[in-house]
Amino acid sequence: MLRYYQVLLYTVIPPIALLGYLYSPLFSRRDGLKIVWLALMATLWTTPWDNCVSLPSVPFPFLPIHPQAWSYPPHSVLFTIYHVPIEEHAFFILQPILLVLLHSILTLRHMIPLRIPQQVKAIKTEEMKSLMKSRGGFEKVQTLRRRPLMAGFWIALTALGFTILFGPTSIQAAIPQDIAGNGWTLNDKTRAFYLGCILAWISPVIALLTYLGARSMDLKGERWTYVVGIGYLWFVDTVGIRSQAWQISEQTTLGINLWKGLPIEEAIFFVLTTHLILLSSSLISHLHTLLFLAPPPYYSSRCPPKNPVRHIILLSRLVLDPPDVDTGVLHALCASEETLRKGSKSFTLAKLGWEREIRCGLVAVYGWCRITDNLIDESTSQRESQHMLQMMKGFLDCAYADAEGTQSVDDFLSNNVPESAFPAFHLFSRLLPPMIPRHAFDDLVQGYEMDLSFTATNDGDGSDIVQRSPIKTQDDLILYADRVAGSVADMICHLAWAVMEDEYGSKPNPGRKKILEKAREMGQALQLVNIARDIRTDAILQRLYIPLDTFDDRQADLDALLDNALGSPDYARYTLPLLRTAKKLRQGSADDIERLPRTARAGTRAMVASYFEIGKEVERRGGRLDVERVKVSKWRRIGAVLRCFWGWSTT
Ligand SMILES: CC(C)=CCC/C(C)=C/C=C/C(C)=C/C=C/C(C)=C/C=C/C=C(C)/C=C/C=C(C)/C=C/C=C(\C)CCC=C(C)C
Repeated sequence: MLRYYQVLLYTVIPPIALLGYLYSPLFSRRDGLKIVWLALMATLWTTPWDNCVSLPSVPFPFLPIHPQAWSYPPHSVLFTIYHVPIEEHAFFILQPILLVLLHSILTLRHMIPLRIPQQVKAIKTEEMKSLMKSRGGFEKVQTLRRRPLMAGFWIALTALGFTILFGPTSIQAAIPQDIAGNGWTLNDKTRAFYLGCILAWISPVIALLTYLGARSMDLKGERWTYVVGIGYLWFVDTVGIRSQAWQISEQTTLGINLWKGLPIEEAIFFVLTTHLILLSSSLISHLHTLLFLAPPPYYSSRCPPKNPVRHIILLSRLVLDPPDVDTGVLHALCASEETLRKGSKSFTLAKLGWEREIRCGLVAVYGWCRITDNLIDESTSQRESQHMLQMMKGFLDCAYADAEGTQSVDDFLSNNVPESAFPAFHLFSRLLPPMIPRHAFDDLVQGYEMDLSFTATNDGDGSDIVQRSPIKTQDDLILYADRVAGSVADMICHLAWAVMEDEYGSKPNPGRKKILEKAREMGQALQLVNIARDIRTDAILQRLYIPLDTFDDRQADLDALLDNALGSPDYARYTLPLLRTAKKLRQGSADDIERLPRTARAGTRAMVASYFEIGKEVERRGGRLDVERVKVSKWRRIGAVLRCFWGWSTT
C-alpha cells in the first residue's frame, strides 16, 4: 500500500525533475507562462468538478443521483480542501508541468511549431524573386485558422456527457447491455456516471481551443508526446489504484478494464487531459511564433512582456485576432533552415541549444551571412565581387532606411539581388533590422572587402601577395577575424536581447558593451581556428591569413606555403600559434557567455565547443595539415556539445 503523496513522489516527481533538468538551459519566460497558465486553468476548472465527483454520499447538485466516482482510503491522504485531497491539487499542477516539459523536449527540433500552410509549400525557392516581382509582394496567410467543424465534434461529446448524466433512461438503455459480460446493465444509471462526468467536464474546453485553431498532432514530436505522456500517466494511475492510494467506485464505472488497475474511464480521462494540455501548449507556442514572425501593430516588440498579466493579455489579444504571416518569410525561413542543415554541421547541432525564437532569428542571420559569403566567393572576377559588395551595402541602406529612405527595400530586392540570394535577403529585410543594429552587418561587409584585397591582382606567383595582403600584422589578423566572425557574435547577442529582454526596444546599456566586447573576442577565436584549419586550402587560392610580420624568413615561408602543392611545409609552425591565440581568446571570454540571456547560453556554448573540436583535432595531429581538410566526426561534436549544453564544461 502506498499513500497518495508517495505515488506522486515515486512516479511523478522523478520524471519531472529529470525532464526539468534536461530542458533547463532552454526553459524561458515563454515556457514559464505556459505552465503558470495551465496550472491555474487546471485548478480553476478541475477543483469544483473534482469536489462534485468525489462527494461522499451527498446528493450530487442538480442530479437525481448522488454517486461517488472515486475516493481515498483514510490512510492515503494528508488532508483535504473541502473534499479534494491536497495531493490531488498537486497532481492537477504536476500533470501540466510533466506534459509541457515532455512536449517542449520532443518538439525541440521543430523550429517552426506549426503546420506549414499549403500556400507556403507551393512556393518554389528559386522562383521567389520573380513571384514577388510579378505579384508586387507575397500574399499573407493565416496560420491559426478557426476549426468550427472539429469544435462541433467536441460540443457533441459535451452534449453526450450531459445526456448521460441528466438524460432520460431510454438513452442509456440504447447502449448495448452487458458489454463487459460482467452482469451490469446500463439501465442502472450510475454505471455511466464517471464517463458522463469526464465528457461533460473536459469536452467544452477542448471545443473552445479547437475552435480557436489549436492543433497538437501536426509535428512528429507531438505525436510522440501523446504516446509517451499518455502511456506514462496510465502507468502512474495503475500504480495508484493497485497500491490503493485512490479507489475507483465500481458503482459508477462501466467495469471495463484496459488491464488490472486501469478502468476504461481512467484511460479516457488521461487521454483527454493530455490532449487538452497539449492543445494549449502548442497553441501558446504558436502564438509566440506569431509574435516573432508578425508582431501586431499594437505591440511592436518580439519579446513578450515580463509582467505575466500583460503577457497573458497580449496572448489573449493575439488568439482572438491572430496576425497573418507573410508567405515569403515563412518559406524563406524553411528554405534557409534546410540550406544550413546541409551546409553547417556546427550550427545544425548547436542551434538546438537556443530558444526557438532566437533560433528563427539565427537562421535568418546565418542564412544571410552564408549567402553573401558565397556571392563573393563565387564571383568570377574582381569586378563582379566589387559589384556584389556594393549591392550588399545598398541593401543595408534600404533595409535600415528610415521612413524617408530613397528606395523601398522591396524595389531594391526586385531590382538588384540575384535570384539565388533572394530568399535570404528577403528574410533579412522582414525580420532582422528591428532586432540587430546595422553596424554588425557593416563590419561583416568590410571583412569581405579585406578578403577581396587578396584577389586584387592575383597572378598566382606570390610575388605581390606582400603588397596585396591586408593581414600584415597580428593586429590586422585580429581586425579581420573581428570583422568576419566577431560581427556574427555581435549579431547573436543583439538577437538574444531582442527576443528575451527588449520588451520596450533596446536602450544604451553599459553592461552590454562589455559583453559585446567579449562576444566579439569569442568570434575572433573561432575565426582563428578556421584559419588554422584552412591554411593549406586558402594558400591554393592565394590567400594567406598568417600575419606577414610573424615570418622569420618571409620569402622562404611564402614559397613554402604558396607552393604547397609541390611539397609539404611544416604547417605546425603556423597552425599552433594561431590555435594558442584562439585558446587564449576563448578562455578570456568563455565566462561572459553566462551573461547572455539564459536561453541563449547553451547554444552559444555548444557552437563554440563544436567548432573548437576542429582546433583540438589539428592540435592532436601536432599541427600538421594533410591534403584532406581536417574533419571531426559527428559523434565527437555531439560529445563536445553535450558536455557544454548544461554548463558542465566551458572549454
Ligand atoms: C485519475 C482519476 C480521474 C481519478 C483518481 C484520482 C486521481 C488520481 C485524480 C487525478 C486528477 C488529475 C490529475 C486531474 C488533472 C486535471 C488536469 C490536468 C486538468 C487540466 C485542465 C486544463 C484546463 C482547463 C486548461 C484550459 C486551457 C485553456 C482554456 C487555454 C486557453 C489558451 C488560450 C486562450 C490561448 C491564449 C493563451 C493565454 C491567454 C495564456
